[in-house]
This record gives sequence, structure tokens and C-alpha cells, in this order.
Amino acid sequence: MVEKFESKRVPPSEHIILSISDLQSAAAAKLPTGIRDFYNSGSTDQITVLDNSNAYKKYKLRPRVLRDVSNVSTSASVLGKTIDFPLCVSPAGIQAMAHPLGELATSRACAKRNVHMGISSFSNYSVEEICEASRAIAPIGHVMQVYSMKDRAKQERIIKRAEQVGCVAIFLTADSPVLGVRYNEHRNDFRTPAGLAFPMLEKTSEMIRADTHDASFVGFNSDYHSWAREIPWLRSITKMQVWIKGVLTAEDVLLAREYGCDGVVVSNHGGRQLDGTPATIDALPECVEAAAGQIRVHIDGGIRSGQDIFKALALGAECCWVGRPAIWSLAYDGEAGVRTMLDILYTDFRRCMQLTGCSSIADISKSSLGIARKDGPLARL
Ligand SMILES: Cc1cc2nc3c(=O)[nH]c(=O)nc-3n(C[C@H](O)[C@H](O)[C@H](O)COP(=O)(O)O)c2cc1C
Ligand SMILES: O=C(O)C(=O)c1ccccc1
Repeated sequence: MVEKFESKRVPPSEHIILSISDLQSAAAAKLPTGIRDFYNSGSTDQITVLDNSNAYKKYKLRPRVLRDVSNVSTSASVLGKTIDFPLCVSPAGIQAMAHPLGELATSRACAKRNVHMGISSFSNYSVEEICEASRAIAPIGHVMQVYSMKDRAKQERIIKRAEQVGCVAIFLTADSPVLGVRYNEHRNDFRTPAGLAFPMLEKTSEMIRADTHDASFVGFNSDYHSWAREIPWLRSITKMQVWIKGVLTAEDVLLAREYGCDGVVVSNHGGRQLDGTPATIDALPECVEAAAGQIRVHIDGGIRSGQDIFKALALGAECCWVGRPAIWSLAYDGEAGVRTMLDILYTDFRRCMQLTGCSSIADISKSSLGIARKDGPLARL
């Protein structure tokens, strides 16, 4: 006799969090519309933001079977440290809108999972407070994100403060001479909430909210930037690694090499800057080829699962970063939420390695992937 199977109904107020999309839904239920749209939106027609995730789907995994995966190691050497797995948290501004402890909560969760955090210049806590929050947990070393600023003395203060408290690198965000077109901010008249601090920019939210996001950005950010003006200057004021965030072409990877940068993050800013740029996973191969092993290549944009991390590594990235998943988790449950997000991606990536027959990061290669063709067999890379 077949036993009657009773499915357990979960009340709608309770969210079972098993995936990144569960975190996205849980955050959407908590955040006011204007803030949710600010975090989630891409620019203009939302093409690139959607492409970023969808582009992963054409790659299929080629698992090797009957391999001993009882001793799988996910650890990776990234920015001079051994981290638990090759996934870190991208710099994203104004995290205190998602949770009162904002970047402090993100920093603690990253340290507990032993991965790096990128600290936005638009953070609501200072780099000193954010690094202090993680120091007692793990000597992980975070990354300070900077823009090319009109006020070079202020930009230098940000960099010096970050170096002083143990940051291991700076990410110069190079894809934002001006902000992308974000209709949601105009439709919702998005302003940063009152009472927040912007200690790296040395501003209060009263100063920032006086303007739209776009206008306040124009106020401090420099569009008068160039490789020759930025990189030698950055090298002259810091011993931290210098990375360029927002590269999408082989040409710019070659320039990053020529200017002696330590690495590039292949990024389209989560589809928030120039809409119509390629999905980052589609820009990655040409960037890896141009890097030719001479500088490091990381990637962010649309990474939502362990399989996505695996695919990016198979295509030559050393490490992946996630932006929105951290914001959604913060909104859902602060530090515990971000910890849940990192744990989901960690266990998913580990399981993906085991199911594809990979025991270490070095085992992940192009031969682990194929490209789905509409009518026909899988194409080998
Ligand atoms: C709400 C939000 C704020 C962001 N703020 C910054 C920032 O201050 N500096 C920066 O370089 N990138 C910023 N980014 C871009 C992220 O660093 C990252 O490139 C992007 O979020 C990755 O895509 P994903 O969100 O699909 O993972 C921001 C992204 C979001 C969604
Ligand atoms: O919105 C963004 O993508 C971004 O980079 C940013 C810039 C200023 C404040 C907050 C986020």
C-alpha cells in the first residue's frame, strides 16, 4: 500500500531560504519600493542586467565520473590570502538602507566565511569600523573601492585610511565617468534616507540627499580621468595592490598590463552603467586571453549559484564576486543573512566540484564545459 504523502505547507510569512532567489524574494518583501528598485535595477532597458545571469545558461557542465572526490578542497589563493572558496562580496554603496548595521554586518559575515569584502566609497560605516568588525574574526583583509575623484586630496585620504587599517588592494572603478541611466531613481525620486553617514566621502546624507543620486555623483566624481593620470598616481601613494574594476575588452586588459596593474575585474557594474554591454561571462574569454597569465582576472555580474562560479573559473577567472546577493541577504537578516548567502554559494560550489569530478580548483578547466547548440551536439570549448 502506498503511504499517503502529505506535503507540509509553509505559511507565506515564513521564507525557507535555499537559494539566492529565495533571498531576493525575502528582501523584496521587506524593502520599500524605492530602495528595492534602487538596488535591483540595471540601466536604461535592463538588457545587460538580465543578460549577466542568462548568459551562464548556455554553458553546460561536462562531469567526469568515478573520481575520488572525498577530499575536495575549494580553497583559493586570492589577493595574497587563502580564502575558503573563490567568491567574494563586491563593493556596493549605501548598505545601511538594507540593514542598520550595513557594511559592519557584511564584513563580519565575510570574515566568518573567510572571504574578502569590497568596501564602497559610498559605505555608511568607515573603513576603520568595517575592518575592525572583521579583525577579531579573521585576518582576511578587505578591498577599498575608489572612484577617480575631483578632490584628489580626499581620494588620497580614503586610500591612506584603507591602507592603514589593513586593506589589501584598491579597486579603481573605471566604468563610471558618469552614472548610467537609471529610470527608477527618477520615477521614485530616490534619495538616500535621512540620518545616514558617508564617512569615506566625508558627507552626511543630508548633504547627499539634497541632490538626486545622479547629481550628487557628478558633484564629486571626475570624468577627467585616464590611464596615465590615474595608475602612476595610485602607485605613488599606496603599496596596496591596484586593480581596475569595470573592464570588458581585451584592449583594456592590455592597457592594464602596460600600466602595471595587479589585476582587473571583468564587470559591467551589475548592468547599472552602460546598457547594451555584453554579459560579463561573455567578455571574460577575451579578457583572460589578453591577460595571458600576466595579470589576474576576476569577474562579477549575475553570479547566483555554485555552477555559475564553476563556469567562470572554467573560463579562466581566478575569483568571482557578487553584489546584489549580499544586499538582499542583508535586507533579509543582516549578518546572519549574508552568512546564509555565502554558505549557500559555498556548499553549492563544493557540490558542483564533486559532481563534476574536481577535487581542487586546479582541476576546473575549459574541458569541464561545453556550449549548448540549438540543434545538435554540445560544442566543445
Ligand atoms: C546597489 C548597488 C550599489 C553599488 N555600488 C557600487 C559602488 O559603490 N562602487 C562600485 O564600484 N560598484 C558598485 N556596484 C556594482 C557592484 O560592485 C558589482 O559590480 C555588481 O553589483 C555585480 O553584479 P551583481 O549585483 O549582479 O552581482 C553597486 C551595485 C549595486 C547593485
Ligand atoms: O549605484 C551604483 O551602482 C553605484 O555605483 C553607487 C554610486 C553611488 C552610491 C551608491 C551606489
